[in-house]
Amino acid sequence: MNTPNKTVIIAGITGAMGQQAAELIGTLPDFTLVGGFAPHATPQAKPNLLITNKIEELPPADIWIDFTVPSVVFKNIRYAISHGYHPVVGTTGLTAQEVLELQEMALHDHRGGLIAPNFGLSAVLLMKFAKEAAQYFPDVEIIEMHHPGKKDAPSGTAIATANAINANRDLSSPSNSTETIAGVRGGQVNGIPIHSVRLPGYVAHEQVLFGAPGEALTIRQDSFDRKSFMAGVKLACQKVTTLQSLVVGLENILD
Ligand SMILES: NC(=O)C1=CN([C@@H]2O[C@H](COP(=O)(O)OP(=O)(O)OC[C@H]3O[C@@H](n4cnc5c(N)ncnc54)[C@H](OP(=O)(O)O)[C@@H]3O)[C@@H](O)[C@H]2O)C=CC1
Ligand SMILES: O=C(O)C1=N[C@H](C(=O)O)C[C@H](O)C1
Repeated sequence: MNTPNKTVIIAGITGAMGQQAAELIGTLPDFTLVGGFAPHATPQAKPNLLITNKIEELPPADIWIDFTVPSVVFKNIRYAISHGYHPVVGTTGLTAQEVLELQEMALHDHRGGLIAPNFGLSAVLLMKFAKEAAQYFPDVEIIEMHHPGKKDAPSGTAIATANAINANRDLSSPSNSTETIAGVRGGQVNGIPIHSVRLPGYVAHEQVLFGAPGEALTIRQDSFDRKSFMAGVKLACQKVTTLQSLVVGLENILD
């Protein structure tokens, strides 16, 4: 059976992830890249592909892939839903309230979509295992390590990990040590300290450290290359037009 061809646009097409996503779509026989947007893109008009720096010039398409910046992602996804695109959102930085608003809008407009804080399988599994471990190890801290060009801290994955852990743990016994240097104990999400490292040579990595009397458990994942996110982006593109709502988390569309 032939799968009908799906058209795709990419917001953030000039970026590190946008370029990987464009390369991916080019390799998929059932998908065609018809447009790309970025504010500093050099406009290009080919017979079936329009690259533009003006969002309103983007052609209609089935799927809107978003790898832009935290400050615009909410506005972009509102635009995508209201213009008939199914959003596949990798950009981090949406607040919980913004996610709810987008979900309501998607339901109202009968437009399925996916928001994935991390498209990498190693990160999705880390979050699953960390959630399970939290039941037995309520005391936990997260260290996330990224390339220095990352615009947001903490990472979307670290926030999602902390939320998943917190939903599955009983009372923790946090340390009450005094900070003699401000910030040295990290920032907190739901009482879970998160430490954000930004260093050259790193791509995207996370460690979850659980401690209990006399023992510790460490779960770690590493994305050494942005190609690690592409299997997840491909799966999202394959499924997004069949989704009935704006789903959060790649784990919710994995078979
Ligand atoms: N969910 C996941 O698995 C992953 C998510 N990410 C997230 O994806 C996002 C992009 O990451 P990455 O590709 O590394 O970042 P880059 O900085 O490499 O790319 C950012 C892109 O956003 C564009 N952009 C900048 N400002 C605007 C704006 N005002 N409106 C629209 N587009 C804009 C840039 O365009 P221009 O060049 O014209 O400035 C560029 O194309 C980040 O939020 C990151 O956290 C990253 C990796 C994996
Ligand atoms: O900016 C990145 O690079 C990444 N961003 C996402 C995040 O904030 O969690 C996913 C991954 O960590 C790479």
